[in-house]
Amino acid sequence: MDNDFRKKALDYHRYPVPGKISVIPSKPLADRTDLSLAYTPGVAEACNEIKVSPLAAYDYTGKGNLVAVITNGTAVLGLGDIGPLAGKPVMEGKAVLFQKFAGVNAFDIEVDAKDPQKFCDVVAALEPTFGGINLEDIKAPECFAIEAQLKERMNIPVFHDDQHGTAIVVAAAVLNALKLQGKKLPGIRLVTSGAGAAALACVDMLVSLGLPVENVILTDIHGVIYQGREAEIFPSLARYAHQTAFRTLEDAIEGADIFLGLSAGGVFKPSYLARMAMQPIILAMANPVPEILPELVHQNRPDAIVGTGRSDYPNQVNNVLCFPFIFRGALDVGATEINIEMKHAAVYSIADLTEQAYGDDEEENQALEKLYGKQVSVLASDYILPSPFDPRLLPRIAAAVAKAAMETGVAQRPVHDLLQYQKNIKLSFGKTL
Ligand SMILES: NC(=O)C1=CN([C@@H]2O[C@H](COP(=O)(O)OP(=O)(O)OC[C@H]3O[C@@H](n4cnc5c(N)ncnc54)[C@H](OP(=O)(O)O)[C@@H]3O)[C@@H](O)[C@H]2O)C=CC1
Ligand SMILES: CC(=O)C(=O)O
Ligand SMILES: [Mg+2]
Repeated sequence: MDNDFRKKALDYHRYPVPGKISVIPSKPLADRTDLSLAYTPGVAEACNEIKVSPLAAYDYTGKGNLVAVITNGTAVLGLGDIGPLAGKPVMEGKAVLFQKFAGVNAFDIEVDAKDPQKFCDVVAALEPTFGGINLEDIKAPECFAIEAQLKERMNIPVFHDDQHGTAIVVAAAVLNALKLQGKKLPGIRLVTSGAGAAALACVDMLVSLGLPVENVILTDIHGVIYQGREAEIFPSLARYAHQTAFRTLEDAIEGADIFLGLSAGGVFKPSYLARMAMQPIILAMANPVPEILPELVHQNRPDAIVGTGRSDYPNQVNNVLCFPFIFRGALDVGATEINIEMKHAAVYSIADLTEQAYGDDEEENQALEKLYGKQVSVLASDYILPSPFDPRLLPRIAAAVAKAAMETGVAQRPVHDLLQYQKNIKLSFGKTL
């Protein structure tokens, strides 16, 4: 990164106050009357209600709109195991995005606990505080056992963003890019760089949508994951360990239709591009430096569609398109979990947005024009996903997710009129987007 940009980024974090988030009150606290309501003696009334009926916490506290962004700092972006303190800027950033894009309050919590059991004990003990848990930047394979244990122990949604948020957005991007390239999931070959939290969840999601397991080749730092490999293959990867002669990413990429990069910057060499099938799709999502830069793809393969995780290129394939919105829907119906039906609902509502013309909501149309220009954007090689600033994301994903939660019986506080719910979201949040 050049020095100018580095300085800008550091100044952004440092001034006018250090960090990116603060806590503000949601009620007036102007005089002794307010103080006697907010604090003692009035607060005791709220405590007594909750003691009698724990669900009343959703009426008398901010629990129902509060998510924890929690990490142990073992896989922070593509920076690796930099520890919980160095990971704090990312967690603060995720918390800001929850608030900015979906009005969800979020606290960043950095836990000094590499041991999965110690980490789980800390997180599980936080259940009284939060309406949901967003696990972030915890490395594989520990992240799988951590998420499974916390889901078992907690009665609020537990969602490992790097797995599921990424998988939802990647699935939407892949479905749209395949349409443009004239291909279908059951007939394509996909190769990854990375076989960790994000990569595994992405291929699992694509398999759940119709990609044959045998058409997937995973690679990690040791090369291809194949049956009988000496280097460790953790159990969740076993179904992708095929009998194959491929040993390196360079071998495996031969004839592949899709490359998914969820590993480290620069690992996909420009010379690999010529080996891919016609009309390839390259999603190079390592952060902050992608596996290959879009300009190198465009120079070598004009028939390719390319996306990265970054905000400074078109086709941003990043979990920011999912986590604020999926939590909005889950929290609003008091979902006890985020299940596969809710995830699929999010995939389709993100994917469908790029095919929708402007509607009859004038305010929304104006926001879209400002974002995309006069012409309504329709699916194109540089527009396979909506912008994170698209005001349609929140009402549409949240309503689709809430509906799926209700249909699958995990909503403790169902919404009776989904259309009205969507309108209310627009009214409450539309103006802030
Ligand atoms: N765009 C987006 O929305 C998202 C992007 N990401 C990015 O994906 C990457 C991985 O994140 P995550 O899955 O959470 O992390 P994990 O630590 O769980 O997995 C990292 C994987 O990448 C592999 N890897 C690391 N370095 C190399 C390398 N030089 N060559 C090949 N493989 C390598 C690791 O192999 P091994 O285990 O053998 O070391 C492992 O399989 C990060 O760069 C992250 O920023 C993640 C989530 C969302
Ligand atoms: C985007 C994100 O969550 C990551 O790179 O880890
Ligand atoms: Mg992450």
